[in-house]
Amino acid sequence: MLLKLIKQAAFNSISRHKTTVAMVDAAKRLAARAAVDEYVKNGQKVGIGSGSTIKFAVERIAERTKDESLNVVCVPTSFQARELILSSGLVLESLDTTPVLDVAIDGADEVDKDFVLIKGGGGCLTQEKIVAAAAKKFIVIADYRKDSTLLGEQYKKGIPVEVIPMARVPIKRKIESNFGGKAELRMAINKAGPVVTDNGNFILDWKFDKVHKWSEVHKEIKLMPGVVETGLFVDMTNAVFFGLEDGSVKTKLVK
Ligand SMILES: O=C(CO)[C@H](O)[C@H](O)COP(=O)(O)O
Repeated sequence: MLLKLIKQAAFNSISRHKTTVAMVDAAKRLAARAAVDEYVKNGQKVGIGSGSTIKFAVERIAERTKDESLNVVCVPTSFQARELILSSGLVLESLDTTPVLDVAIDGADEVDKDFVLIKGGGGCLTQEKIVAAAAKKFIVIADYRKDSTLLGEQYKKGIPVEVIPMARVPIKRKIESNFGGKAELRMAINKAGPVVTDNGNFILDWKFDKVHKWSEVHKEIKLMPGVVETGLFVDMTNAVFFGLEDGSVKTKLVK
C-alpha cells in the first residue's frame, strides 16, 4: 500500500513537471512568434539571440521564409545561434559583413520594470550584447516567469559577468567587497572545471543581496581590469514580448 502511494506521488510530481515544461514552452513559442511577426520584415538584417526561446523565433523566421518568401540575413550571438541559423536553412552573416542590423531578437533571464535585463544564463552575454548594440531595434522574447518588478525577484542565479580567466579571483573579490553578495565561478556540467564561454573566458555569477542602481553597478564592474562584459543590459531594449500562461502575449514597449 505504502509503495503504491509513493509511486502515485512520484507519478503526480512527474506529470506536474511535464505540464509546467509544456506551458513554459508554449509561452516561449507565443512570445517568439508574435515578436517575429511584428518586427521582422522582408530584406532585413536580423540578429539572432541564444537560449531556448530563440529557437521558436528562428522556427517562425524559417516558416515565413517558406510561406511568404521572406528574405532576411541572420547574424548569430553564439555557436548555438550559428548552428540554429544553418540548420534552419537561413542565410548566415557576421558583423564583419553586416555591421548594422535592423533588429535583434533575444531571450532574457529576467526583465525588471525599467526594462533592465539579466542575460547570460546560457553564457552568451558578450556576443549577445555586441549584436544587440549593432541593431536599430532590440526585441526581447520571454515567458511569464521572467517578468519582474525588480531584478532577483524570480531569477535566483545572479548576474553573469564574463571575465578573462587569470583575473577571476581579483574580480570576484572586488565585486564582493564593493557590492556585497557572492560572485561564484560557473562550473560546467558533464565536464570537469568551469564553463568556458564561446570567447574562451570564464563566468562569475554574482548573487547580489540587494537591489542596486544597475547602470552604475554595470559601469563600475565593467571598468574592473579583466572584465569582458556584464549580463546587465541597461537602456538597450525597445520592446519585450512575454508569453503568458493563458495563451496570450503581453507586449511592453519602451517609450
Ligand atoms: O542570455 C541568454 C543566453 O546567454 C538567454 O537569452 C537567456 O538565458 C534566456 O534563455 P532562455 O530563452 O533559454 O530562457
